[in-house]
Amino acid sequence: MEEKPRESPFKNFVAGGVGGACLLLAGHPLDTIKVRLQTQPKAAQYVLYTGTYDCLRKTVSKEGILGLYKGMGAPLAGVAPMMAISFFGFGLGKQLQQTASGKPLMYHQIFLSGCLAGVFTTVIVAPGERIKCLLQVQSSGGRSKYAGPLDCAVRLYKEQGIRSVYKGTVLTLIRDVPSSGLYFLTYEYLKDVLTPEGQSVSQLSTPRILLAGGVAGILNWVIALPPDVLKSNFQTAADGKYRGLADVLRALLREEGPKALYKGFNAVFLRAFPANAACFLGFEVALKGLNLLAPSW
Ligand SMILES: CC(=O)O[C@H](CC(=O)[O-])C[N+](C)(C)C
Repeated sequence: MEEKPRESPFKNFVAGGVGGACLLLAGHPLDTIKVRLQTQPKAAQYVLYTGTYDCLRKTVSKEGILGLYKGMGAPLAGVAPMMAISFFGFGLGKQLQQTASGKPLMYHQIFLSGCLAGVFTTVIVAPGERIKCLLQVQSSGGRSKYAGPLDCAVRLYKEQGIRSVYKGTVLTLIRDVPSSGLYFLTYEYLKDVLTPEGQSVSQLSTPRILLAGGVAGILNWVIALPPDVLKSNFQTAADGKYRGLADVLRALLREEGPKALYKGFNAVFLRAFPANAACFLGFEVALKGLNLLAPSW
């Protein structure tokens, strides 16, 4: 393996924020399609959208491309900082394990750095997911309990304190620590493998960066989806319904069988490749720019 430049968690933070914005730009249209399909009226005689392609075609022809980007403001405020923190944690993990300057890290050290990123992001992801999931499930049925994200956060805090806001933190850690480890490990490993003999990883072409990032996104979700299903059920359940994670798992398996752990598969995997390919490309381009502007930082 070739010598790597010094890690800068700060540059990673800024470039990660850019990556997060790219992730959303590429992933939000598929999220819009997913939500429209999930929430279309269930009346038997008339089906508004017959599937993913039909929904995409009808949305673009009626509302233009911008129709696919509706409601992107709120996720942008959450996803860009989340990815900034994720790349910061990853950079910090690598810096902490770097013994000699320029010496490349072993793959298990890269995995551990990714795991650290998952610990860092949980601080904002756990409450963010609790609020997002509560708002998402309320929109599908009857009168709305919460007026919006802020109202939801304030009411959870007033009614039951900070513990309620952070309900689901352990499941968020179980979802994001190993999946972030695998995410960054896959990306770095594929970058190494895809770098032609005699060239540097930093010269990797755009299509190869997109491929490495897209595959990293897919593998991340292969292990993140089962705990994600448990987390969403736990975070949206009435208080006292489940005694803990094992209880949610038992109930889901009993009621729906093992396939319940891969609910939302199509939408998640359709989004994972393009969104994460764009994320890593945005990150790499921003990092190159920062290295040109401030090489010694
Ligand atoms: C589970 C999740 O949020 O995955 C992120 C990528 C995506 O598709 O949103 C990556 N990461 C876990 C590193 C934040």
